[in-house]
Amino acid sequence: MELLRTRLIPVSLLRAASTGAIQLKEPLNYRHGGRVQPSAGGGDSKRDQVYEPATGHVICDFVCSGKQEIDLAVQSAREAYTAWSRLSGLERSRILLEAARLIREQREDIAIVESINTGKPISESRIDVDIAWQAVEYFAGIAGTLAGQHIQLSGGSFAYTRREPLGVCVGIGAWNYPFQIACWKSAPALACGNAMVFKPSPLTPLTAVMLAEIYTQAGVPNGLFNVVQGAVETGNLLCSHKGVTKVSFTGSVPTGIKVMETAAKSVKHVTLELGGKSPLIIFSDCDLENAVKGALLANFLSQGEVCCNGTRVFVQKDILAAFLEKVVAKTKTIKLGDPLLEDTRMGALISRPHLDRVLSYIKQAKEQGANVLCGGDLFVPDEAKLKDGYFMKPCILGDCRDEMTCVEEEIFGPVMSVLSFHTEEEVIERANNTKFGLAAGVFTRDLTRAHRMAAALQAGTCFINNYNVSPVEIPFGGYKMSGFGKENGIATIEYYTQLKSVYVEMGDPECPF
Ligand SMILES: NC(=O)C1=CN([C@@H]2O[C@H](COP(=O)(O)OP(=O)(O)OC[C@H]3O[C@@H](n4cnc5c(N)ncnc54)[C@H](O)[C@@H]3O)[C@@H](O)[C@H]2O)C=CC1
Repeated sequence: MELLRTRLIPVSLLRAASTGAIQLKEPLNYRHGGRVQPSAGGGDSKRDQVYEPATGHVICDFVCSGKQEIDLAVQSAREAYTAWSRLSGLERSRILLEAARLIREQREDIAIVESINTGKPISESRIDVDIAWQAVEYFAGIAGTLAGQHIQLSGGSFAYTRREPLGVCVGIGAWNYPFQIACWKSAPALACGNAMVFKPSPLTPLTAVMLAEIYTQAGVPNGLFNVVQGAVETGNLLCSHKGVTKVSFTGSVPTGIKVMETAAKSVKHVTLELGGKSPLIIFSDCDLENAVKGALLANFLSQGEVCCNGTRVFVQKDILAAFLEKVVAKTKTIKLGDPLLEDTRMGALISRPHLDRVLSYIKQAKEQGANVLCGGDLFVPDEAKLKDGYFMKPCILGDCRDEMTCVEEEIFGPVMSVLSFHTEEEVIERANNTKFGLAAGVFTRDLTRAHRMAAALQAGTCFINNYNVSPVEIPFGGYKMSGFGKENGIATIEYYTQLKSVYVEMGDPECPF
Protein backbone atom coordinates (compact mmCIF):
# COMPACT_ATOMS: atom_id res chain seq x y z
CA MET A 1 0.00 0.00 0.00
CA GLU A 2 2.85 2.34 0.85
CA LEU A 3 4.00 2.13 -2.75
CA LEU A 4 0.61 3.11 -4.09
CA ARG A 5 0.13 5.91 -1.59
CA THR A 6 3.33 7.69 -2.56
CA ARG A 7 2.58 7.67 -6.26
CA LEU A 8 1.74 10.79 -8.18
CA ILE A 9 -1.57 9.37 -9.35
CA PRO A 10 -3.12 6.29 -7.72
CA VAL A 11 -2.66 3.22 -9.88
CA SER A 12 -6.38 2.47 -9.85
CA LEU A 13 -7.05 5.87 -11.40
CA LEU A 14 -4.24 5.56 -13.89
CA ARG A 15 -5.28 2.20 -15.25
CA ALA A 16 -8.75 3.58 -15.85
CA ALA A 17 -7.31 6.82 -17.22
CA SER A 18 -8.90 8.24 -20.27
CA THR A 19 -8.09 11.41 -22.10
CA GLY A 20 -9.73 14.42 -20.49
CA ALA A 21 -10.37 12.76 -17.12
CA ILE A 22 -7.25 13.48 -15.07
CA GLN A 23 -7.05 16.25 -12.48
CA LEU A 24 -4.09 16.45 -10.11
CA LYS A 25 -3.76 18.15 -6.76
CA GLU A 26 -0.50 16.73 -5.40
CA PRO A 27 2.54 18.99 -4.99
CA LEU A 28 4.96 18.72 -7.90
CA ASN A 29 8.18 19.73 -6.21
CA TYR A 30 10.22 16.90 -4.74
CA ARG A 31 12.73 17.57 -2.01
CA HIS A 32 14.61 15.41 0.44
CA GLY A 33 12.66 12.24 -0.28
CA GLY A 34 9.11 13.55 -0.60
CA ARG A 35 6.74 15.76 -2.55
CA VAL A 36 6.50 19.28 -1.12
CA GLN A 37 4.92 22.61 -1.88
CA PRO A 38 7.73 25.02 -2.75
CA SER A 39 8.91 27.14 0.10
CA ALA A 40 7.61 30.69 -0.33
CA GLY A 41 10.06 33.54 -0.55
CA GLY A 42 12.50 34.94 -3.02
CA GLY A 43 10.21 34.31 -5.98
CA ASP A 44 7.22 35.94 -7.57
CA SER A 45 4.97 33.01 -6.50
CA LYS A 46 3.76 32.84 -10.09
CA ARG A 47 1.34 29.97 -10.73
CA ASP A 48 1.67 28.05 -13.96
CA GLN A 49 -1.14 25.97 -15.39
CA VAL A 50 -0.47 22.62 -17.01
CA TYR A 51 -2.58 21.67 -20.04
CA GLU A 52 -3.53 18.37 -21.56
CA PRO A 53 -2.69 18.93 -25.25
CA ALA A 54 -5.32 16.50 -26.58
CA THR A 55 -8.23 18.31 -24.89
CA GLY A 56 -6.97 21.75 -23.91
CA HIS A 57 -8.09 21.04 -20.31
CA VAL A 58 -6.05 22.19 -17.34
CA ILE A 59 -4.63 19.11 -15.57
CA CYS A 60 -3.10 20.94 -12.61
CA ASP A 61 -1.15 24.01 -11.64
CA PHE A 62 1.94 24.72 -9.57
CA VAL A 63 3.81 27.58 -7.95
CA CYS A 64 7.12 28.41 -9.61
CA SER A 65 10.08 27.84 -7.29
CA GLY A 66 11.88 30.94 -6.08
CA LYS A 67 15.20 31.59 -4.39
CA GLN A 68 14.32 30.06 -1.03
CA GLU A 69 13.12 26.79 -2.55
CA ILE A 70 16.17 26.58 -4.83
CA ASP A 71 18.45 27.13 -1.81
CA LEU A 72 16.69 24.33 0.07
CA ALA A 73 16.80 21.95 -2.89
CA VAL A 74 20.52 22.56 -3.50
CA GLN A 75 21.29 22.27 0.22
CA SER A 76 19.42 18.96 0.46
CA ALA A 77 21.21 17.68 -2.66
CA ARG A 78 24.57 18.68 -1.17
CA GLU A 79 23.85 16.62 1.97
CA ALA A 80 22.87 13.60 -0.10
CA TYR A 81 25.97 14.06 -2.27
CA THR A 82 28.24 13.79 0.76
CA ALA A 83 26.90 10.32 1.57
CA TRP A 84 26.39 9.10 -2.00
CA SER A 85 29.81 10.11 -3.33
CA ARG A 86 31.48 8.03 -0.60
CA LEU A 87 29.82 4.80 -1.74
CA SER A 88 31.70 2.42 -3.99
CA GLY A 89 30.61 2.32 -7.62
CA LEU A 90 29.18 -1.13 -7.06
CA GLU A 91 27.02 0.06 -4.18
CA ARG A 92 25.65 2.87 -6.33
CA SER A 93 25.15 0.41 -9.17
CA ARG A 94 22.95 -1.87 -7.06
CA ILE A 95 20.58 0.99 -6.16
CA LEU A 96 20.38 2.27 -9.72
CA LEU A 97 19.63 -1.22 -11.02
CA GLU A 98 16.70 -1.32 -8.60
CA ALA A 99 15.55 2.06 -9.94
CA ALA A 100 15.69 0.67 -13.50
CA ARG A 101 13.63 -2.32 -12.38
CA LEU A 102 11.02 -0.06 -10.76
CA ILE A 103 10.74 2.02 -13.93
CA ARG A 104 10.12 -1.19 -15.90
CA GLU A 105 7.51 -2.24 -13.36
CA GLN A 106 5.75 1.16 -13.57
CA ARG A 107 6.20 1.47 -17.34
CA GLU A 108 2.52 1.66 -18.19
CA ASP A 109 1.69 4.23 -15.49
CA ILE A 110 4.55 6.50 -16.51
CA ALA A 111 3.67 6.14 -20.21
CA ILE A 112 0.04 7.08 -19.56
CA VAL A 113 0.99 10.23 -17.65
CA GLU A 114 3.55 11.10 -20.32
CA SER A 115 0.98 10.79 -23.09
CA ILE A 116 -1.60 12.83 -21.18
CA ASN A 117 0.94 15.60 -20.53
CA THR A 118 2.77 15.69 -23.89
CA GLY A 119 -0.03 14.66 -26.26
CA LYS A 120 2.11 11.94 -27.89
CA PRO A 121 0.70 8.48 -28.67
CA ILE A 122 0.87 5.90 -25.90
CA SER A 123 2.78 3.51 -28.19
CA GLU A 124 5.59 6.09 -28.37
CA SER A 125 5.52 6.92 -24.66
CA ARG A 126 6.10 3.26 -23.84
CA ILE A 127 9.21 3.27 -26.03
CA ASP A 128 10.38 6.51 -24.36
CA VAL A 129 10.07 4.84 -20.95
CA ASP A 130 11.99 1.80 -22.21
CA ILE A 131 14.80 4.00 -23.52
CA ALA A 132 14.78 5.76 -20.14
CA TRP A 133 15.17 2.65 -17.96
CA GLN A 134 17.81 1.34 -20.33
CA ALA A 135 19.86 4.48 -19.63
CA VAL A 136 19.54 3.94 -15.88
CA GLU A 137 20.52 0.27 -16.26
CA TYR A 138 23.42 1.10 -18.59
CA PHE A 139 24.96 3.70 -16.28
CA ALA A 140 24.35 1.45 -13.28
CA GLY A 141 26.58 -1.05 -15.07
CA ILE A 142 29.25 1.56 -15.66
CA ALA A 143 29.23 2.83 -12.04
CA GLY A 144 31.28 -0.12 -10.82
CA THR A 145 33.89 0.29 -13.56
CA LEU A 146 34.87 3.92 -12.88
CA ALA A 147 38.57 4.05 -12.11
CA GLY A 148 41.71 6.14 -12.44
CA GLN A 149 45.15 5.33 -13.83
CA HIS A 150 48.52 4.54 -12.33
CA ILE A 151 51.48 6.34 -13.95
CA GLN A 152 55.06 5.22 -13.25
CA LEU A 153 57.63 8.07 -13.06
CA SER A 154 61.41 8.24 -12.76
CA GLY A 155 63.16 7.36 -9.50
CA GLY A 156 60.29 5.18 -8.32
CA SER A 157 57.94 8.12 -7.94
CA PHE A 158 54.52 7.69 -9.41
CA ALA A 159 51.21 9.38 -9.94
CA TYR A 160 47.67 8.21 -10.06
CA THR A 161 44.44 9.76 -11.21
CA ARG A 162 41.13 9.75 -9.39
CA ARG A 163 37.91 10.06 -11.36
CA GLU A 164 35.80 12.15 -9.01
CA PRO A 165 32.21 13.38 -9.17
CA LEU A 166 31.47 17.06 -9.71
CA GLY A 167 29.01 17.70 -6.86
CA VAL A 168 25.48 19.02 -7.25
CA CYS A 169 24.48 19.01 -10.92
CA VAL A 170 21.45 20.77 -12.35
CA GLY A 171 19.36 19.20 -15.11
CA ILE A 172 17.01 21.40 -17.12
CA GLY A 173 14.62 19.70 -19.53
CA ALA A 174 12.53 20.44 -22.61
CA TRP A 175 8.89 19.33 -22.96
CA ASN A 176 9.14 16.78 -25.77
CA TYR A 177 10.67 13.82 -23.86
CA PRO A 178 10.13 14.76 -20.20
CA PHE A 179 10.79 11.40 -18.54
CA GLN A 180 13.51 10.31 -20.92
CA ILE A 181 15.42 13.61 -20.58
CA ALA A 182 15.24 13.33 -16.76
CA CYS A 183 16.73 9.81 -16.98
CA TRP A 184 19.36 10.65 -19.60
CA LYS A 185 20.67 13.36 -17.29
CA SER A 186 20.22 11.81 -13.86
CA ALA A 187 21.43 8.28 -14.68
CA PRO A 188 25.02 9.21 -15.60
CA ALA A 189 25.10 11.97 -12.97
CA LEU A 190 24.11 9.64 -10.15
CA ALA A 191 26.22 6.72 -11.43
CA CYS A 192 29.28 8.97 -11.24
CA GLY A 193 28.51 9.93 -7.62
CA ASN A 194 26.82 13.30 -8.15
CA ALA A 195 23.49 14.62 -6.86
CA MET A 196 21.00 16.34 -9.16
CA VAL A 197 18.40 19.06 -8.91
CA PHE A 198 16.15 18.72 -11.95
CA LYS A 199 13.83 21.31 -13.46
CA PRO A 200 11.40 19.98 -16.04
CA SER A 201 9.76 22.23 -18.62
CA PRO A 202 6.81 24.06 -17.05
CA LEU A 203 4.64 22.51 -19.76
CA THR A 204 5.47 18.95 -18.67
CA PRO A 205 6.15 18.84 -14.93
CA LEU A 206 4.61 15.45 -14.08
CA THR A 207 6.85 12.47 -14.83
CA ALA A 208 10.13 13.83 -13.40
CA VAL A 209 8.41 13.64 -10.00
CA MET A 210 7.54 10.00 -10.66
CA LEU A 211 11.22 9.40 -11.35
CA ALA A 212 12.15 11.11 -8.07
CA GLU A 213 9.79 8.78 -6.22
CA ILE A 214 11.31 5.78 -7.93
CA TYR A 215 14.85 6.79 -6.98
CA THR A 216 13.72 7.14 -3.35
CA GLN A 217 12.00 3.73 -3.44
CA ALA A 218 15.17 2.24 -4.93
CA GLY A 219 17.21 3.49 -1.97
CA VAL A 220 19.11 6.64 -2.94
CA PRO A 221 19.73 9.03 -0.02
CA ASN A 222 17.05 11.67 0.51
CA GLY A 223 17.87 14.73 -1.57
CA LEU A 224 19.99 12.97 -4.17
CA PHE A 225 17.45 13.73 -6.91
CA ASN A 226 15.27 16.76 -6.18
CA VAL A 227 12.73 18.30 -8.56
CA VAL A 228 11.91 22.00 -8.68
CA GLN A 229 9.17 23.36 -10.90
CA GLY A 230 9.25 26.67 -12.70
CA ALA A 231 10.15 28.51 -15.86
CA VAL A 232 12.71 31.16 -16.84
CA GLU A 233 13.30 32.66 -13.39
CA THR A 234 13.65 29.28 -11.68
CA GLY A 235 16.02 28.05 -14.39
CA ASN A 236 18.07 31.20 -14.05
CA LEU A 237 18.32 30.79 -10.26
CA LEU A 238 19.60 27.25 -10.75
CA CYS A 239 22.20 28.23 -13.34
CA SER A 240 23.58 30.99 -11.13
CA HIS A 241 23.51 29.12 -7.79
CA LYS A 242 26.91 28.99 -6.11
CA GLY A 243 26.25 25.49 -4.74
CA VAL A 244 25.84 24.05 -8.24
CA THR A 245 28.86 22.68 -10.17
CA LYS A 246 27.32 21.71 -13.48
CA VAL A 247 24.32 22.47 -15.66
CA SER A 248 23.09 19.97 -18.22
CA PHE A 249 20.53 21.69 -20.41
CA THR A 250 18.16 20.45 -23.10
CA GLY A 251 16.22 23.09 -24.97
CA SER A 252 16.38 25.69 -27.70
CA VAL A 253 19.49 27.49 -28.95
CA PRO A 254 18.51 30.97 -27.63
CA THR A 255 17.89 29.60 -24.11
CA GLY A 256 21.06 27.49 -24.30
CA ILE A 257 23.08 30.63 -24.96
CA LYS A 258 21.56 32.30 -21.88
CA VAL A 259 22.26 29.21 -19.76
CA MET A 260 25.89 29.20 -20.89
CA GLU A 261 26.27 32.92 -20.19
CA THR A 262 24.82 32.56 -16.69
CA ALA A 263 26.82 29.44 -15.88
CA ALA A 264 30.03 31.07 -17.15
CA LYS A 265 29.87 33.72 -14.41
CA SER A 266 30.73 31.06 -11.83
CA VAL A 267 32.67 28.80 -14.25
CA LYS A 268 30.25 25.87 -14.06
CA HIS A 269 30.56 22.84 -16.31
CA VAL A 270 27.93 22.93 -19.05
CA THR A 271 26.37 20.38 -21.38
CA LEU A 272 24.06 21.85 -24.04
CA GLU A 273 21.65 19.64 -25.99
CA LEU A 274 20.03 22.15 -28.32
CA GLY A 275 17.91 22.30 -31.43
CA GLY A 276 18.59 21.22 -34.98
CA LYS A 277 17.59 21.36 -38.64
CA SER A 278 19.09 18.09 -39.71
CA PRO A 279 19.49 16.88 -43.32
CA LEU A 280 18.26 13.50 -44.52
CA ILE A 281 19.88 12.66 -47.85
CA ILE A 282 18.28 10.09 -50.14
CA PHE A 283 20.35 8.87 -53.10
CA SER A 284 18.75 7.27 -56.15
CA ASP A 285 20.58 3.98 -55.45
CA CYS A 286 18.72 3.56 -52.14
CA ASP A 287 16.08 1.02 -51.24
CA LEU A 288 13.16 3.38 -51.83
CA GLU A 289 10.73 1.68 -49.43
CA ASN A 290 13.30 1.98 -46.63
CA ALA A 291 14.06 5.59 -47.53
CA VAL A 292 10.37 6.46 -47.28
CA LYS A 293 10.23 4.79 -43.86
CA GLY A 294 13.34 6.74 -42.90
CA ALA A 295 11.76 10.05 -43.94
CA LEU A 296 8.64 9.29 -41.88
CA LEU A 297 10.74 8.30 -38.84
CA ALA A 298 12.83 11.43 -39.31
CA ASN A 299 9.82 13.75 -39.31
CA PHE A 300 6.67 12.48 -37.67
CA LEU A 301 7.52 10.83 -34.34
CA SER A 302 6.20 12.83 -31.35
CA GLN A 303 4.20 15.08 -33.71
CA GLY A 304 7.51 16.17 -35.23
CA GLU A 305 8.64 17.65 -31.91
CA VAL A 306 12.03 15.91 -31.95
CA CYS A 307 15.32 17.79 -31.75
CA CYS A 308 17.28 15.54 -34.12
CA ASN A 309 14.55 15.27 -36.78
CA GLY A 310 15.74 15.18 -40.39
CA THR A 311 13.42 17.91 -41.60
CA ARG A 312 15.44 18.89 -44.65
CA VAL A 313 14.89 15.89 -46.90
CA PHE A 314 17.23 16.06 -49.90
CA VAL A 315 16.16 13.61 -52.64
CA GLN A 316 18.25 12.88 -55.75
CA LYS A 317 16.44 14.32 -58.75
CA ASP A 318 15.81 11.10 -60.69
CA ILE A 319 13.81 9.46 -57.86
CA LEU A 320 12.09 12.60 -56.56
CA ALA A 321 8.69 11.90 -58.15
CA ALA A 322 8.64 8.26 -57.04
CA PHE A 323 9.72 9.23 -53.52
CA LEU A 324 7.09 11.96 -53.19
CA GLU A 325 4.31 9.72 -54.43
CA LYS A 326 5.09 7.09 -51.80
CA VAL A 327 5.86 9.39 -48.87
CA VAL A 328 2.72 11.49 -49.40
CA ALA A 329 0.54 8.37 -49.67
CA LYS A 330 1.99 6.98 -46.40
CA THR A 331 1.67 10.29 -44.58
CA LYS A 332 -2.02 10.53 -45.47
CA THR A 333 -2.61 7.20 -43.69
CA ILE A 334 -1.12 8.31 -40.33
CA LYS A 335 -3.90 7.93 -37.78
CA LEU A 336 -4.38 11.09 -35.73
CA GLY A 337 -6.34 11.40 -32.53
CA ASP A 338 -6.61 10.39 -28.90
CA PRO A 339 -3.05 9.76 -27.59
CA LEU A 340 -4.26 7.02 -25.25
CA LEU A 341 -5.73 4.85 -28.02
CA GLU A 342 -3.54 1.96 -29.17
CA ASP A 343 -3.89 2.63 -32.90
CA THR A 344 -3.19 6.38 -32.74
CA ARG A 345 0.06 7.23 -34.51
CA MET A 346 0.08 11.00 -34.07
CA GLY A 347 -1.33 12.96 -31.13
CA ALA A 348 -1.60 16.64 -30.27
CA LEU A 349 1.11 19.31 -30.32
CA ILE A 350 2.29 20.58 -26.96
CA SER A 351 0.38 23.88 -26.74
CA ARG A 352 -1.91 26.23 -28.62
CA PRO A 353 0.83 28.88 -29.15
CA HIS A 354 3.19 26.20 -30.46
CA LEU A 355 0.53 24.87 -32.85
CA ASP A 356 -0.10 28.41 -34.12
CA ARG A 357 3.64 28.87 -34.61
CA VAL A 358 3.97 25.66 -36.65
CA LEU A 359 0.96 26.61 -38.82
CA SER A 360 2.43 30.07 -39.41
CA TYR A 361 5.64 28.45 -40.71
CA ILE A 362 3.52 26.56 -43.26
CA LYS A 363 1.69 29.73 -44.30
CA GLN A 364 5.03 31.48 -44.77
CA ALA A 365 6.42 28.51 -46.73
CA LYS A 366 3.48 28.78 -49.15
CA GLU A 367 4.09 32.51 -49.55
CA GLN A 368 7.73 31.77 -50.33
CA GLY A 369 6.76 29.30 -53.06
CA ALA A 370 6.59 25.89 -51.37
CA ASN A 371 3.91 23.48 -52.48
CA VAL A 372 1.83 21.80 -49.75
CA LEU A 373 1.61 18.18 -50.90
CA CYS A 374 -0.45 17.03 -47.92
CA GLY A 375 -1.67 18.17 -44.48
CA GLY A 376 -0.54 21.41 -42.89
CA ASP A 377 -3.95 22.40 -41.60
CA LEU A 378 -5.81 21.93 -38.32
CA PHE A 379 -7.26 18.54 -37.52
CA VAL A 380 -10.49 18.43 -35.52
CA PRO A 381 -11.23 14.93 -34.21
CA ASP A 382 -14.82 13.66 -34.22
CA GLU A 383 -14.85 12.98 -30.48
CA ALA A 384 -16.34 15.92 -28.58
CA LYS A 385 -13.74 15.87 -25.79
CA LEU A 386 -10.90 16.35 -28.29
CA LYS A 387 -12.44 19.36 -30.06
CA ASP A 388 -10.17 21.84 -28.25
CA GLY A 389 -7.02 19.73 -28.66
CA TYR A 390 -3.94 21.04 -30.46
CA PHE A 391 -4.02 18.74 -33.49
CA MET A 392 -2.75 19.32 -37.01
CA LYS A 393 -2.32 17.10 -40.05
CA PRO A 394 1.28 16.12 -40.84
CA CYS A 395 2.57 18.21 -43.69
CA ILE A 396 4.92 17.63 -46.62
CA LEU A 397 6.25 20.68 -48.41
CA GLY A 398 7.49 20.20 -51.99
CA ASP A 399 9.42 22.59 -54.25
CA CYS A 400 11.48 23.83 -51.30
CA ARG A 401 14.62 25.88 -51.78
CA ASP A 402 17.56 26.28 -49.38
CA GLU A 403 16.86 29.92 -48.56
CA MET A 404 13.22 29.40 -47.50
CA THR A 405 12.45 29.95 -43.81
CA CYS A 406 10.94 26.45 -43.49
CA VAL A 407 14.28 25.02 -44.63
CA GLU A 408 16.48 27.25 -42.48
CA GLU A 409 14.65 27.31 -39.15
CA GLU A 410 13.67 24.60 -36.68
CA ILE A 411 9.87 24.30 -36.85
CA PHE A 412 9.54 21.55 -34.21
CA GLY A 413 6.30 20.21 -35.64
CA PRO A 414 5.16 17.63 -38.23
CA VAL A 415 6.49 19.47 -41.27
CA MET A 416 8.82 17.81 -43.79
CA SER A 417 10.56 20.05 -46.32
CA VAL A 418 11.62 18.21 -49.48
CA LEU A 419 14.45 19.49 -51.68
CA SER A 420 16.07 17.91 -54.72
CA PHE A 421 19.75 17.57 -55.62
CA HIS A 422 21.94 16.26 -58.44
CA THR A 423 25.39 15.34 -57.12
CA GLU A 424 27.04 14.14 -53.93
CA GLU A 425 29.38 17.15 -53.73
CA GLU A 426 26.48 19.55 -54.15
CA VAL A 427 24.35 17.92 -51.45
CA ILE A 428 27.20 17.80 -48.90
CA GLU A 429 27.73 21.52 -49.26
CA ARG A 430 24.02 22.31 -49.01
CA ALA A 431 23.44 19.91 -46.10
CA ASN A 432 26.27 21.49 -44.10
CA ASN A 433 25.18 25.04 -44.88
CA THR A 434 23.42 25.57 -41.53
CA LYS A 435 24.27 26.84 -38.06
CA PHE A 436 22.95 23.57 -36.58
CA GLY A 437 24.73 20.20 -36.41
CA LEU A 438 22.70 17.78 -34.35
CA ALA A 439 22.11 14.86 -36.72
CA ALA A 440 22.12 13.75 -40.36
CA GLY A 441 20.94 10.73 -42.33
CA VAL A 442 21.91 9.01 -45.59
CA PHE A 443 20.03 6.39 -47.58
CA THR A 444 22.13 4.61 -50.20
CA ARG A 445 23.13 1.06 -51.12
CA ASP A 446 26.70 2.22 -51.91
CA LEU A 447 28.75 1.40 -48.80
CA THR A 448 31.71 3.60 -49.61
CA ARG A 449 29.48 6.56 -50.38
CA ALA A 450 27.61 6.05 -47.09
CA HIS A 451 30.81 6.29 -45.05
CA ARG A 452 32.18 9.14 -47.17
CA MET A 453 28.98 11.05 -46.43
CA ALA A 454 29.11 10.24 -42.71
CA ALA A 455 32.64 11.66 -42.60
CA ALA A 456 31.71 14.79 -44.54
CA LEU A 457 28.51 15.73 -42.72
CA GLN A 458 28.90 18.21 -39.85
CA ALA A 459 26.66 16.54 -37.27
CA GLY A 460 27.00 14.82 -33.92
CA THR A 461 25.08 11.75 -35.07
CA CYS A 462 24.87 10.28 -38.60
CA PHE A 463 22.34 7.59 -39.44
CA ILE A 464 23.02 5.29 -42.38
CA ASN A 465 19.90 3.61 -43.84
CA ASN A 466 17.80 4.37 -40.75
CA TYR A 467 16.82 7.44 -38.71
CA ASN A 468 15.99 8.45 -35.12
CA VAL A 469 17.14 5.29 -33.40
CA SER A 470 18.81 6.01 -30.06
CA PRO A 471 20.41 2.98 -28.43
CA VAL A 472 21.80 3.94 -25.03
CA GLU A 473 25.27 2.68 -25.94
CA ILE A 474 25.74 5.45 -28.56
CA PRO A 475 26.85 8.93 -27.48
CA PHE A 476 24.35 11.61 -28.48
CA GLY A 477 25.08 15.33 -28.78
CA GLY A 478 25.46 18.15 -31.22
CA TYR A 479 28.04 19.94 -33.35
CA LYS A 480 28.02 23.67 -34.08
CA MET A 481 25.10 25.58 -32.50
CA SER A 482 23.31 22.35 -31.63
CA GLY A 483 25.48 22.27 -28.53
CA PHE A 484 28.27 20.27 -26.97
CA GLY A 485 28.76 17.48 -24.47
CA LYS A 486 27.28 14.01 -24.80
CA GLU A 487 24.44 12.01 -23.35
CA ASN A 488 24.41 8.20 -23.46
CA GLY A 489 27.42 6.02 -24.17
CA ILE A 490 30.61 5.72 -22.11
CA ALA A 491 31.71 9.16 -23.34
CA THR A 492 29.13 10.75 -21.01
CA ILE A 493 31.26 9.84 -17.99
CA GLU A 494 33.66 12.60 -19.05
CA TYR A 495 30.88 15.12 -18.61
CA TYR A 496 29.86 14.12 -15.08
CA THR A 497 33.30 13.63 -13.52
CA GLN A 498 36.55 15.49 -13.07
CA LEU A 499 40.00 13.96 -13.07
CA LYS A 500 42.38 14.58 -10.20
CA SER A 501 46.10 13.83 -10.59
CA VAL A 502 47.96 12.79 -7.45
CA TYR A 503 51.79 12.97 -7.60
CA VAL A 504 53.67 10.76 -5.11
CA GLU A 505 57.36 11.53 -4.40
CA MET A 506 59.34 8.45 -3.40
CA GLY A 507 62.68 10.22 -2.92
CA ASP A 508 63.63 13.69 -1.70
CA PRO A 509 62.33 16.76 -3.54
CA GLU A 510 64.94 18.50 -5.76
CA CYS A 511 64.98 22.15 -4.77
CA PRO A 512 67.06 25.01 -6.26
CA PHE A 513 66.71 27.09 -3.08
N1 LIG B 1 19.41 18.24 -28.41
C1 LIG B 1 18.53 17.65 -27.66
O1 LIG B 1 18.81 16.65 -27.03
C2 LIG B 1 17.14 18.19 -27.57
C3 LIG B 1 16.85 19.50 -27.88
N2 LIG B 1 15.57 20.01 -27.76
C4 LIG B 1 15.30 21.38 -28.17
O2 LIG B 1 14.46 22.02 -27.22
C5 LIG B 1 13.63 22.99 -27.85
C6 LIG B 1 12.20 22.82 -27.42
O3 LIG B 1 12.11 22.78 -26.04
P1 LIG B 1 11.63 24.03 -25.18
O4 LIG B 1 11.22 23.50 -23.85
O5 LIG B 1 10.65 24.84 -25.96
O6 LIG B 1 12.98 24.86 -25.04
P2 LIG B 1 13.27 26.16 -24.16
O7 LIG B 1 14.66 26.54 -24.52
O8 LIG B 1 12.19 27.15 -24.30
O9 LIG B 1 13.20 25.65 -22.65
C7 LIG B 1 14.00 24.59 -22.19
C8 LIG B 1 14.07 24.64 -20.68
O10 LIG B 1 14.81 25.78 -20.26
C9 LIG B 1 14.11 26.48 -19.25
N3 LIG B 1 14.54 27.88 -19.30
C10 LIG B 1 13.98 28.90 -19.99
N4 LIG B 1 14.72 30.03 -19.81
C11 LIG B 1 15.75 29.71 -18.99
C12 LIG B 1 16.86 30.43 -18.45
N5 LIG B 1 17.05 31.73 -18.72
N6 LIG B 1 17.75 29.77 -17.69
C13 LIG B 1 17.59 28.46 -17.44
N7 LIG B 1 16.56 27.72 -17.91
C14 LIG B 1 15.65 28.33 -18.68
C15 LIG B 1 12.67 26.20 -19.60
O11 LIG B 1 11.81 26.45 -18.52
C16 LIG B 1 12.73 24.74 -19.98
O12 LIG B 1 12.76 23.90 -18.84
C17 LIG B 1 13.83 22.77 -29.33
O13 LIG B 1 14.69 23.76 -29.85
C18 LIG B 1 14.50 21.42 -29.41
O14 LIG B 1 15.23 21.24 -30.56
C19 LIG B 1 14.56 19.22 -27.33
C20 LIG B 1 14.79 17.90 -27.01
C21 LIG B 1 16.07 17.28 -27.16
